[in-house]
Amino acid sequence: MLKMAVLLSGSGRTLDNFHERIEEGSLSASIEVVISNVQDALGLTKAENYGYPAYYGVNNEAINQIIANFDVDIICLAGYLKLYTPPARLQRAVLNIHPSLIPAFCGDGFYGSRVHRAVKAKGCTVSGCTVHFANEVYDEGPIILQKSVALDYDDEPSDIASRVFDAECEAFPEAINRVDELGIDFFWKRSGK
Ligand SMILES: Nc1nc2c(c(=O)[nH]1)N[C@@H](CN(C=O)c1ccc(C(=O)N[C@@H](CCC(=O)O)C(=O)O)cc1)CN2
Ligand SMILES: NCC(=O)N[C@@H]1O[C@H](COP(=O)([O-])[O-])[C@@H](O)[C@H]1O
Repeated sequence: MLKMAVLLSGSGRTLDNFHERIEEGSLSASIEVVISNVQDALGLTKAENYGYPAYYGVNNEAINQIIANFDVDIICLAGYLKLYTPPARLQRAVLNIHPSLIPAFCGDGFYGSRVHRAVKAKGCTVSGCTVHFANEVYDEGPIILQKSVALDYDDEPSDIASRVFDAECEAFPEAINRVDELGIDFFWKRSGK
């Protein structure tokens, strides 16, 4: 079982999913601390209501000072919207979920609804999500798991977002379980790093 720090910037729907999957026994992990770079993030309120230690960290340094007080194996970026630099001991232990099939529609400026608007504008008939390890730039670390979703011609960006988030709710817990089973190094080695 992996001990997790969860970082978020927004509504905490991904945190909700983690909590539900842990409670039902399908996610082999524990949430040790929840931290946001947004002081009034709804996700922090949700974390407090669930009973998790919940903190606001104004910047990367503050976030890592908080993490230093907790025994965690991995850090999960759950709708965290800034470039993150982890403490050295966790440099290869940061997981992120992106709402597209990397390498499409990712990188600087691609987050949230911006991703789904770009997918719609391109006329894609398939989208999906990617769970990957984070390196020092956005969306380029070793891929852990991807899930694709079929799109209808009349899907609006909000419909795409809904379909993709349903896939995310399966993908992120499954990816964490795979990391628990196979180990962090398995994924960095298969990516050649
Ligand atoms: N070291 C890493 N940090 C983060 C990664 C990563 O892969 N490596 N992923 C992001 C999450 N993300 C995509 O999955 C992502 C989030 C935000 C942005 C972005 O362009 N952000 C804007 C600021 C947005 C805001 O403050 O509202 C920006 O940097 O100008 C791109 C991709 C999390 N961190
Ligand atoms: N590029 C990063 C990105 O767009 N992340 C997206 O933020 C949402 C989670 O927010 P929430 O859990 O706070 O609702 C998720 O859809 C995730 O893909």
